[in-house]
Amino acid sequence: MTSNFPLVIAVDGPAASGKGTIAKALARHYGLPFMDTGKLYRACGLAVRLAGHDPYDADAAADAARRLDPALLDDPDLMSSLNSDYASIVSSHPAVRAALFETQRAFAAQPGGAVLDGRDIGTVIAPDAPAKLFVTAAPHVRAARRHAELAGKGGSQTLEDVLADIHARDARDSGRSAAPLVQAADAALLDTSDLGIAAAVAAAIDLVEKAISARRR
Ligand SMILES: Nc1ncnc2c1ncn2[C@@H]1O[C@H](COP(=O)(O)OP(=O)(O)OP(=O)(O)O)[C@@H](O)[C@H]1O
Ligand SMILES: Nc1ccn([C@@H]2O[C@H](COP(=O)(O)O)[C@@H](O)[C@H]2O)c(=O)n1
Repeated sequence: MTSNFPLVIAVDGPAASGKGTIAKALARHYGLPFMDTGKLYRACGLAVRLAGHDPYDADAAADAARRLDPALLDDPDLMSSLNSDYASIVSSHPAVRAALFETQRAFAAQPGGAVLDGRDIGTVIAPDAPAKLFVTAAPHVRAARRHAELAGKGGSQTLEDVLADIHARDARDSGRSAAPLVQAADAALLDTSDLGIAAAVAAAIDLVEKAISARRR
């Protein structure tokens, strides 16, 4: 179904829940631009690491966020476990979030709409988005998927290590005071624990269609 309003789709959820896979598929399906907002925080974490700063140093992290080098968004180390940790630590600083806010907000405000995935899209970046999904899956399922992904890229982390990383990141993302990971009151919950990618994407399209219909009424 096409919408007669800008179709902004907010996709949030915990680490490795499959929200990026779903958000990209939604962007393809609806012909919309897509932003993986986690990459901004990952690039900030990487900049802090490369400069040898402590990720808990809010001033250094905010400075890195304000001068973010776009080349870092394509760095091969962006998605490593170590960098995931840095990203989740720097993202807890309110000044870092403030520095990255406008880029995300402007992307969401494009005339034809957009799809963004992250932790606070439906709550902070695009609170008026007509379609919001909160994608989740059981921690052991998320860990198994991420472990397979990392192993496919030559990684040597054990499944237990990946699960511990995911638990640590979830706790930090949900427990911080600045824009914590939380399901927006008007977001549809999509648990993909028992769904393969094709089924999860089909379920997501179904939920977006329902949201479009509801907005038209
Ligand atoms: N429904 C699914 N069934 C099986 N594998 C899946 C499913 N959804 C995603 N995956 C796989 O799980 C891994 C994590 O998915 P994805 O990168 O989309 O998660 P994410 O929530 O965006 O992660 P992150 O928070 O780290 O950015 C990928 O390897 C992806 O191919
Ligand atoms: N909107 C967002 C997106 C991400 N984060 C933080 O960045 C980390 C990495 O994000 P991924 O989506 O690539 O996993 C994540 O753990 C969050 O700490 C965020 O705070 N807000």
